[in-house]
Amino acid sequence: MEHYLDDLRSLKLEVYELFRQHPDLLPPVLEALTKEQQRDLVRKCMHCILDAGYSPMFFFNTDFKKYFYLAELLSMIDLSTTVKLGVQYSLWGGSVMNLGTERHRKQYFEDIDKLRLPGCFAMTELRHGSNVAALQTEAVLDVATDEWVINTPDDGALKWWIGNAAEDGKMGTVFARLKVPAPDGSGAVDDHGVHAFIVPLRDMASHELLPGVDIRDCGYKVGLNGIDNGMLRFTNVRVARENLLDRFATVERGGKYSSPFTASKRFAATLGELTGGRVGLTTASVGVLKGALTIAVRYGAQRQQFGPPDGSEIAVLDYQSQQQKLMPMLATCYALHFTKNFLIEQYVEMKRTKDEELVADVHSLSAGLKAYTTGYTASALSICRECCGGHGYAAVNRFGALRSDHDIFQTFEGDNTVLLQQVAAMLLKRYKEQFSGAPISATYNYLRQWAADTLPPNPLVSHETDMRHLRDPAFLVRSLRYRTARLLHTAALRLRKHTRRLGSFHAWNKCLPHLLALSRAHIESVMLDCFLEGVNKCVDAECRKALKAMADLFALQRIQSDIIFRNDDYVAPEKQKAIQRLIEILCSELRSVAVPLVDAFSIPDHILRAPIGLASGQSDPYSAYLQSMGYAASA
Ligand SMILES: Cc1cc2nc3c(=O)[nH]c(=O)nc-3n(C[C@H](O)[C@H](O)[C@H](O)COP(=O)(O)OP(=O)(O)OC[C@H]3O[C@@H](n4cnc5c(N)ncnc54)[C@H](O)[C@@H]3O)c2cc1C
Repeated sequence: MEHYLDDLRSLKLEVYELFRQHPDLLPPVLEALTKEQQRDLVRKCMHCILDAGYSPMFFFNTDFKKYFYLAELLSMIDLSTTVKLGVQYSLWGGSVMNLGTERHRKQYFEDIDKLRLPGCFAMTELRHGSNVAALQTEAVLDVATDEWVINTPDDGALKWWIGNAAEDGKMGTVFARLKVPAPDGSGAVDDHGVHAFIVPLRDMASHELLPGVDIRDCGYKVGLNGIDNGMLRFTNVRVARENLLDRFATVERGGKYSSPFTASKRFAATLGELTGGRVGLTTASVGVLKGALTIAVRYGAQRQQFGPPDGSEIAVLDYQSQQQKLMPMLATCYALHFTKNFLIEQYVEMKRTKDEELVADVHSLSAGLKAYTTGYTASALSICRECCGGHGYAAVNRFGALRSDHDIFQTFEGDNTVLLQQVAAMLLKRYKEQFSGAPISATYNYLRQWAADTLPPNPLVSHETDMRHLRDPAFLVRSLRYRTARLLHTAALRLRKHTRRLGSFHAWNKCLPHLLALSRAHIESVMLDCFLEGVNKCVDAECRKALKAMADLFALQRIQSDIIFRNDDYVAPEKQKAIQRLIEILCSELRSVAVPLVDAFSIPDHILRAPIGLASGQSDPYSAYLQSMGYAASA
């Protein structure tokens, strides 16, 4: 199975081998390190990767798949390193490469790649994170000197949480309101909204802060203490006019502003170029989920508690309760694996073709999948910890650090609740388009059938309980699509009704839970499609059987747990019961192959590190654990 899952397996083996040679970079207990030690560790990890000849900037700019794969690999090595890499290459580097033009790329590529120019992505302010359009930092053109003058007008506009700022950053992409003299010569200033500027922060040689730049450390955080997040204040900081990242808007000498886009399209195009960061976070989050499941499943298979009065104790994974926590999670992890691969393929295709439809699709899918994956993994980490009982709480078994470090994945690079709304907005747009007869891209093609899909189900089908029917991909796919189509149709109707009375903003707010459910439903529809494609492409009969069982479990669990299917009589009570029984059967069927299924993630012991979850500990689960606590295992 592992060969089927990993088409970049050689990169994985190389990177993991690299870290095997540097055991000092794999501390057993991250929490035991101060933030200074964690930051130092991150720097060493970054250099280890670069010194081995990898070029993350080249990957991010050209060999995209490798970049995202690297993010997944690094996630079980150290999440602060994964994020620091993301800040340097996808945020700082990505903003220069994608929001700038050729001269920016030429000037900065090498130095960013080689880490000679560590940089920041300074968007968020104290008062505004999600609402980027409301940022208040200013960049006013001084026509006399042909320079931008950057200022933080008040404390609310302090740049906040800026990764790489507190200690390492030499420069940053600073998001500020672009202001130029009004062309009518009245002396007024035109505010063209938020744009991105390259701003030097520290002297290249002495590393001293430059005049007008004040930076403070954001201090200890709940996790990710290897990242030097900082707050920045600018007081009359002057940078050349050319430091505007001017792919989407230019300013001539004298202050003439021009952009081929309307203000809202330009803003959307600017934010759209940041999609790569979300894809990276998604892949890293899938990596964490794979790691957590590897620990929990292996531990559950060997940990024994209780048993029949006349027999020996049984493994905790043999309890139905444990199976029903972990097997659907394993199935979801595989679904996410195939879906993030699909997202990466779409991303690569988007970069190749620059097709506008695809840009919109990838933007929406990356937003939705980032939100779904990171939210799912955050909850899964707690369940996996719980499934490992008290020993799951030992820091050495890693759940604590993974949970603390991963938690913020739900918030940065777009708060999950905000991102899911972008998916809902896209679905509603597509829904309207189908009435106008406009072409609709492949990902959303199934919405064309909304009319058929929202029809009351055939009563014969809603009562059908035969196992073959319940495991028929046609039934599973159609059910999840029905749910999305139904939620979409009803959301559109509700929005129309409330907008008349309340206006669009309040109508949207009133329908928000409905819209979030719609987005999640859509993402799960896409996940099932990707999973089934993964099943179909698998040639090994045994693997295919296990994959199909997981795909069925993934879909059936969604049908069983969402009340919409019952409310609509899409699933009659006896069918609901049959689905519940089938879920139990699939969970116990998968239990027998659960260990090989997590082994297929092929995370070697020196990377996984959790003593209770090691592959090598399967015959004697406690010996590595005892050793990690300083006890030699007794003979
Ligand atoms: C460790 C860390 C590293 C970071 N690194 C960087 C960095 O390098 N550069 C950078 O620029 N930023 C960075 N950030 C900032 C991060 O991107 C923001 O925190 C994030 O965008 C969310 O913004 P916020 O904190 O203002 O949350 P808010 O937007 O204030 O959200 C607060 C709550 O309100 C809800 N909410 C907000 N708007 C809506 C809405 N429209 N509908 C429904 N609910 C809503 C949210 O769901 C959330 O629950 C970092 C943050 C952290 C913690």
